[in-house]
Amino acid sequence: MDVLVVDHPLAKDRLSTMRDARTDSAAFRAALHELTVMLIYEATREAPVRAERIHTPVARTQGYRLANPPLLVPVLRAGLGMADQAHKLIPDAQMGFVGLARDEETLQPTPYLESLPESLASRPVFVLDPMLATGGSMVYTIQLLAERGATDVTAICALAAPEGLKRLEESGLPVRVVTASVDERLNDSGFIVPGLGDAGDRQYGPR
Ligand SMILES: O=P(O)(O)OC[C@H]1O[C@H](OP(=O)(O)OP(=O)(O)O)[C@H](O)[C@@H]1O
Ligand SMILES: O=c1cc[nH]c(=O)[nH]1
Ligand SMILES: [Mg+2]
Repeated sequence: MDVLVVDHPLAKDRLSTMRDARTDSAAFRAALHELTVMLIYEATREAPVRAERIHTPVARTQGYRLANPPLLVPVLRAGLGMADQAHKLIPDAQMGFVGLARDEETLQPTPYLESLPESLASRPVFVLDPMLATGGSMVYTIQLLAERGATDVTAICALAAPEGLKRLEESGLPVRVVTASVDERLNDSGFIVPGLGDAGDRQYGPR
């Protein structure tokens, strides 16, 4: 499985703001917005483009547009904090939604929302979720996408745990990962260490 770690100094800076327990909700959301821009920028580096003729004020030249904009799929709640920024960078993208809440005891994802196009064959998909911990939520989401024919999925995460990456790889699902960090491990409660805490709670308050 292809894992791209975006370890640019500016990505490290925003991630450090998110990790810091003193960062309040507004500053956390702002840092996630800015980090999302960097992650999407790197995730689209190899994206195919189509050429079009354009006129500058001075001359005719070749312009380029994304040939096949991805479907953006934020995983609620925490992934909502990435959706607007991703959409600003790729304004032609369509958006689907998945809502999952991880059970604190079993660590299993409980689905509560699914709003996705019927067919995803030959469409790239970007799943937006800041946290890849056990990988249960991401595997669940990509299974939904694969059932609709998706074969080209990118998981865009602020943080990933080695356990989640392993689970994703072992799932055999068609996915690559773009993340700002692969952290050390999960703790006994399934939280990423050192991590940043609960990404949903830190943006929106406790559930
Ligand atoms: O890899 P996993 O072990 O499945 O954990 C990761 C999931 O946990 C968080 O969501 P959470 O269930 O806390 O919901 P929230 O975004 O509403 O807070 C996070 O945003 C992921 O979706
Ligand atoms: O560390 C973690 C693990 C899962 N979900 C979070 O929001 N944080
Ligand atoms: Mg949460």
